[in-house]
Amino acid sequence: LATVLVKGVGKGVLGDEKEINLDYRNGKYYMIDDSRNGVKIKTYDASDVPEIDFISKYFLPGDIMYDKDDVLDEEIYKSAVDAHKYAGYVYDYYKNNFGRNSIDDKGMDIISSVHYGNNLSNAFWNGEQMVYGDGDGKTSAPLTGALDIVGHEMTHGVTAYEAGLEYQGQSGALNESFSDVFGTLIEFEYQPEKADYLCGEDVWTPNIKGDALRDLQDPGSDKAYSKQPSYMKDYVNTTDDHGGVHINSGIPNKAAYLVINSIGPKKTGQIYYRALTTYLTNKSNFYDARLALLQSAEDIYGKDSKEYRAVENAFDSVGIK
Ligand SMILES: CCC(=O)Oc1c(C)cccc1C(=O)O
Ligand SMILES: [Ca+2]
Ligand SMILES: [Zn+2]
Repeated sequence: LATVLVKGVGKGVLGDEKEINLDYRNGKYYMIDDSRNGVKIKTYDASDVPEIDFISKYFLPGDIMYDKDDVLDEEIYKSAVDAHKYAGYVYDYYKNNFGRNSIDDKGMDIISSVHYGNNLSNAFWNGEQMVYGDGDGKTSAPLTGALDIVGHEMTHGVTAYEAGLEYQGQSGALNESFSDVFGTLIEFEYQPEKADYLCGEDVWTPNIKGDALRDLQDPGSDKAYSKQPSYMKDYVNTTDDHGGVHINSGIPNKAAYLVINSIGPKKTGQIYYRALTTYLTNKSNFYDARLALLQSAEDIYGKDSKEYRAVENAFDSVGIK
């Protein structure tokens, strides 16, 4: 059955209304959007799926999210509305800026599941789709309410199809950093009025203003839930968290902040996307990232350009040289 796209209205996690595409079929409005040259954005409800307790996971994707009418403003839809809408923004960002057709550049469906687990302040790419917890209302609100988090998760998918960047040690910290960087660049593109260098600020600790999961401008700042090093000399050798991938990402994150602050989000995106898709590989370390980003800046803007020097100065500043 062809999808019959109708326009609906949804209310997001922060109570904001937004237009959403729905597929109206046999008296139900399904959250499906194939308005992007056939790429289907599909959002599922993982709340009522059985737990496969021996691997402490839950069956995914769950049930396709639908409502009996075309106004999705009830509480249970808020996280789905944002997962859906923001996945569309992330698709558009990669298509408009780099001509990339979805996560795999081959037009794959974009699948998100919300209400995963029990009040999890967690989000992840599971190798095939994006998965979001509801948060517990204290540590976080439902995580899809932050566009930079949706951008972060979907970029894990892009990285998996491109550089690969093994999820441990320095390559893993780069994997994390590229997700934070593109999450932030996407926020600058689609939410310029409130864009910043914080990650997850829109949903992190709803009762505390101004804090976030991470801070690219000052990775060690008090605003950041996870205090991170900014300099290579402070690299943390640990076996936790796949070798500290969410800790040591502060170092390339700080470098990225310096680049964005110097040449702006659009040019930074071009350099970082070329590095991710042309030069980085699954075992690249921080120094390889310096070389990949310098080569990308040279390819696009030339060696004697302010863009090249911005990358060089940034990586010098954080001690990756
Ligand atoms: C900015 C998004 C983010 O970091 O999501 C995660 C959370 C909230 C917990 C654990 C892992 C991740 C991740 O995607 O790396
Ligand atoms: Ca942000
Ligand atoms: Zn991540």
